[in-house]
Amino acid sequence: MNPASAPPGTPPLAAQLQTVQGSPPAQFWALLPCAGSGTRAVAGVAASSANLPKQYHIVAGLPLVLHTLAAFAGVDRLRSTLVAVAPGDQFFAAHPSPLYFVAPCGGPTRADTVLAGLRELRARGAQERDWVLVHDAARCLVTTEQINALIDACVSDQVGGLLAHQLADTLKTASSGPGGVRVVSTVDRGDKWLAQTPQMFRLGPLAEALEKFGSIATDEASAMEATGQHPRLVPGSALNFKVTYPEDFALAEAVLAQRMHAGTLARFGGLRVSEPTAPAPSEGADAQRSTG
Ligand SMILES: Nc1ccn([C@@H]2O[C@H](COP(=O)(O)OP(=O)(O)OP(=O)(O)O)[C@@H](O)[C@H]2O)c(=O)n1
Ligand SMILES: C[C@](O)(CO)[C@H](O)COP(=O)(O)O
Repeated sequence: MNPASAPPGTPPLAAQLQTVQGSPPAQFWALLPCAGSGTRAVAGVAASSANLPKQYHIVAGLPLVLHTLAAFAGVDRLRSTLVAVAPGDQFFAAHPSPLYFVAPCGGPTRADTVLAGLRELRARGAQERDWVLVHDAARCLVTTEQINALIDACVSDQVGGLLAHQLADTLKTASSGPGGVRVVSTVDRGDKWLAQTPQMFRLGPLAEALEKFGSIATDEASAMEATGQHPRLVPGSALNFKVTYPEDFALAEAVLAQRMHAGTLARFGGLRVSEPTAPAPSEGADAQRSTG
């Protein structure tokens, strides 16, 4: 609730969010901003799908966003999942499911889409103290296990938090000039993390933060930070990348195809003795980076 519109005598938001004895426990909702146009992904994409937003491109046999939704469908604790699409977007008319609901509430920026999605959740009965997990539709490699790990890590947190990944490479600052783009300095990466999604916050504080700071926030956490909060960082995985550039589709396809193949093998009795038992290179490399 915006404090400016709160009736006189309303206790501060923090007090409203305390668990009142006898009140129902806070619920978990997922919100997928899915209203972008994917301009950076277009070059190199097959002509047949070039005019489709990237979240609807076919990856490993399915529209990309359906892989994302499949991961959320495995999270038992979710009350519901809202997909926020652009007004006039007809994609989900052909893909209805009881596992999610769709609202044409997309706005000009990601923050606008998320804020409008929070209003839709309120209309569906979400309370100010309920948790909302905001996740990019374009991060189709997130797993049910990672979503559950985020919830477990943040459910008792005062603020909430996000999946994030520690830098694996040396980090440079640069400047452009007559000699081209050149290094200015090497930055200590010890305290640097790449923000991923889901990002999990209470509905009331998140809506308030986005109303005030959405115009300068590139993710939910940065809006919360602008209000003076320090969201919890929960280790994610390099594989939870956002499909952004043309080459990202092939990488996503390879990972999803490998997971599907592993699932098929498991269903038919696991790996054959003649096959290698080491993890696939992509998963193995990632596991090493995550623990290194
Ligand atoms: N106005 C917007 C912009 C983005 N998104 C969503 O936010 C997520 C992350 O955004 P990004 O990767 O930047 O997607 P696009 O804006 O589609 O990509 P680009 O910036 O390359 O155009 C995506 O799932 C995208 O659909 C959204 O719901 N509403
Ligand atoms: C929300 C996000 O995915 C966290 O890394 C990211 O900030 C989105 O950025 P984009 O420029 O809108 O793709």
